Amino acid sequence: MVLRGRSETLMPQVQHFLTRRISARPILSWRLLATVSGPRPLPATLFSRYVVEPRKVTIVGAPLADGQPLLGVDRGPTFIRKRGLVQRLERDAWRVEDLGDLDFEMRSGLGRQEDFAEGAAHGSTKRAKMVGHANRILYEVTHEHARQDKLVLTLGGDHSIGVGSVAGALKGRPETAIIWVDAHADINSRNTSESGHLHGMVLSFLMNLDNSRNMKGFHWLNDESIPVLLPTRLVYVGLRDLDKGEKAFIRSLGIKAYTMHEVDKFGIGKIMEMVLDHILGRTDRPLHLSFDIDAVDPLYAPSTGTRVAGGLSYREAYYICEEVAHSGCLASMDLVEVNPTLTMAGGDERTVDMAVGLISSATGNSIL
Ligand SMILES: NC(=[NH2+])NCCC[C@H](N)C(=O)O
Ligand SMILES: [Mn+2]
Ligand SMILES: [Mn+2]
Repeated sequence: MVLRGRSETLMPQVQHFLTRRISARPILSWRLLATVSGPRPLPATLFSRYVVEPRKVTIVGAPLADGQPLLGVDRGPTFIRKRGLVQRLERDAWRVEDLGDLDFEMRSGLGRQEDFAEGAAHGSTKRAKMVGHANRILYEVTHEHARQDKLVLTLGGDHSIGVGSVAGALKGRPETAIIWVDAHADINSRNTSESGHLHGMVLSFLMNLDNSRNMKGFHWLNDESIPVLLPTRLVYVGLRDLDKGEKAFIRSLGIKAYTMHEVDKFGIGKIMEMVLDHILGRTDRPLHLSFDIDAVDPLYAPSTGTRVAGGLSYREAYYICEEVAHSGCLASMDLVEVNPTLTMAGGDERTVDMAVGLISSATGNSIL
């Protein structure tokens, strides 16, 4: 972990060497090969080089709703399983180890109703103790399974569970880079958040912006063995609803962000080329895909708490996952913000099916 921080300042060749040694990947890189010999061939069954054979996927349910005000998102994992996630993964030759839902019990007496009833006091955060506690549990589980070279799949829950899942990924595989697919940037700090909802603040914890790691509930993040996420290791896709303070963070930190404007301008094919080039370049590193279902246009995924019009089309959403699979670098993934109880004209099934389909594509189920 110490090496990781330092390697940023070393010559690229040295950095590359260190990277290879730390993560012990095969010498021959498909990405490198592709730059010499054109596009890489696509195998019938795609797999990730960060998952040791026999390829195992660990599913962790993170039934947390406390990062935002609407109940129901905590039932996301149950609905996603019911629509056949495990069977789909097994069909695609994964050995599935489903840990079930984590028990975040600490609810009694915490008065969630009252906490959310009050107006959004600027500078205050809602339910930080509960969200911090749940994320610590999730972090420990995801780290343990990442360390064992398994694909780690976390089912939300609201997006605040990204604190634990990404912290676990970064500790287990310190070179990890993050693709954050979302209508929102989720990078508010306690100073910039206008809502106080923690699902809008995930990246500020991971990057320790405004000293977020010292917030109540999140002290466990102050552990040297959990790498602080570097701005260069994050790329956004699908953004279209940002708060003022979030724009300032993204600009000042120089975070690569492909908003819906760029998706329109370049097309999703070119966007994904740029995304993978930016975070992988000529090296390989473990990828964590954090997919907020609200990135998808509400036409296709209406059952989610913070809908924003003008999102990814059905195919654009799938294409992102297919390209992540083709990179051969997926090591962990979140699928979050599926709230099947927000029923609207058959919305439940469409949204949940989309979640299952996107996971299936990202984990290598190819069309042909
Ligand atoms: N994961 C999400 N759906 N986040 C929505 C965040 C909305 C808004 N930016 C906030 O901070 O409250
Ligand atoms: Mn989000
Ligand atoms: Mn969102």
